[in-house]
Order: sequence, then C-alpha cells, then structure tokens
Amino acid sequence: MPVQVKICGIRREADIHFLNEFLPHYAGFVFAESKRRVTAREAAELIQKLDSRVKPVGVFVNAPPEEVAQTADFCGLLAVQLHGDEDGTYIRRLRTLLPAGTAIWKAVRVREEGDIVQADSTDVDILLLDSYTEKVYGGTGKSFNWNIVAEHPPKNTFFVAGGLTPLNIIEAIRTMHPFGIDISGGVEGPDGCKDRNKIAALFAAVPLG
Ligand SMILES: O=C(O)c1ccccc1N[C@@H]1O[C@H](COP(=O)(O)O)[C@@H](O)[C@H]1O
Repeated sequence: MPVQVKICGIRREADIHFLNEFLPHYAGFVFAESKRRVTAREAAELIQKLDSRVKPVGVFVNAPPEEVAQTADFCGLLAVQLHGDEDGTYIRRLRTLLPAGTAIWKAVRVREEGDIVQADSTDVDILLLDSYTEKVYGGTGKSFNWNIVAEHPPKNTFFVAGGLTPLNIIEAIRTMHPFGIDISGGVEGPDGCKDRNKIAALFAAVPLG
C-alpha cells in the first residue's frame, strides 16, 4: 500500500489550490497556538473548497474535548490529531462527543523507546510520532532519532512527522516504514507559506499510488 501523505498547516486559499492539484490523502488545519493557526470559521471555508478526496484533519493541543468535538462537527473533520498531553481519560471522553466515524490520532513526541511503548497502550486510531522539543508541542521542523522507531516500531498504525522534507522523506520511509507521513515546515518557503515547488518535489519523491 502506498504511504499516506498528510500536508499540515493549511491556512490560505492558495494552499488549497496546491492540495487540489497534488491530492495528498490528508490536509491538516491547526487550531492550536501556532503561526499556522486558523479559526474554525476560516478552516470550514477552506475545507469547502478542498477536493473531497483530501480528508481534513484538525490539530489540537490540550483543548477542552467539547471544543474539539464542536470544531470537528462544524468543519466536517474526518480526524482529530491530539498534539498535546491528552491522556486516556481525555480520549475516552472525547470519543463520546465526536461525530460518529471521526478518527482520533494521537501525537507522541519521541525521545526514547518507552515513549512508543506507552503510546501503544492508548486506545486511538493512529499514532503520530513527532520530535520532542521542550515546551513546544509541534510544528518545530526538527527531526528525531528515526532508529528508535526502526528498532521499536509501534504495534498501532503510525504516521511519522518532524522535520520531514522532500529531501529526507525517502530515507525516513525506508528507515521507519510508516503507514503515513505528515509534513508542514518542510513544504514551506522562507516566507512561512506553503510552497508549490516543494510540494511538487515531495510528490515526485513519494508518488501516490
Ligand atoms: O504546525 C504547527 O504549527 C503545530 C503546532 C502545534 C502542534 C502541532 C503542529 N503541527 C504538527 O507538527 C508536526 C511536525 O511539523 P513539521 O513538519 O516539523 O513542521 C506535524 O505533525 C504537524 O501536524
């Protein structure tokens, strides 16, 4: 099965045009504190213009479960990506609130094998392995030690993230064998906006099956 591709940090109409051209499997909208943050209203307007083959995912950091569920419903999110300290109790509560069929993804910031083992015991649909930076929850553009994943792969279905670029993506896939990849800063230009040429380079490296 071809690797699933998520492009995260979509916030402009131009980004939507790029996604509609290249058709990644998923588009990420950040609702947490970030330079890429969008409001629910902005995301909903963008999602209406998104090709229906591209599934919208909302990124949240320690938001109240009621707010996550409300945003998922309002925007028509297919999945919510929890990128903070959300624990099992939080996730069980969120499941009771989310619209039926909304998947829960949980980000894990990997420093050592134990982080993966612990994350594997969480009842979620997908794990997302990202890099660890103190006091920063995500979108750091930093990669982590991929050998930890190669040597201790999660039992759960997993995506990898953190500092992925069109140049290192093939090595990341060959090393970690993920179900999917999630990339944000690696397809942005110096102005912090999504860059069509970098997205094209990503899809030249990772063809969609
Ligand atoms: O993108 C953000 O600004 C962000 C903010 C808070 C939590 C998560 C965020 N994005 C996620 O971070 C990873 C890695 O991004 P990058 O490729 O290293 O820039 C990715 O999973 C994004 O979905």
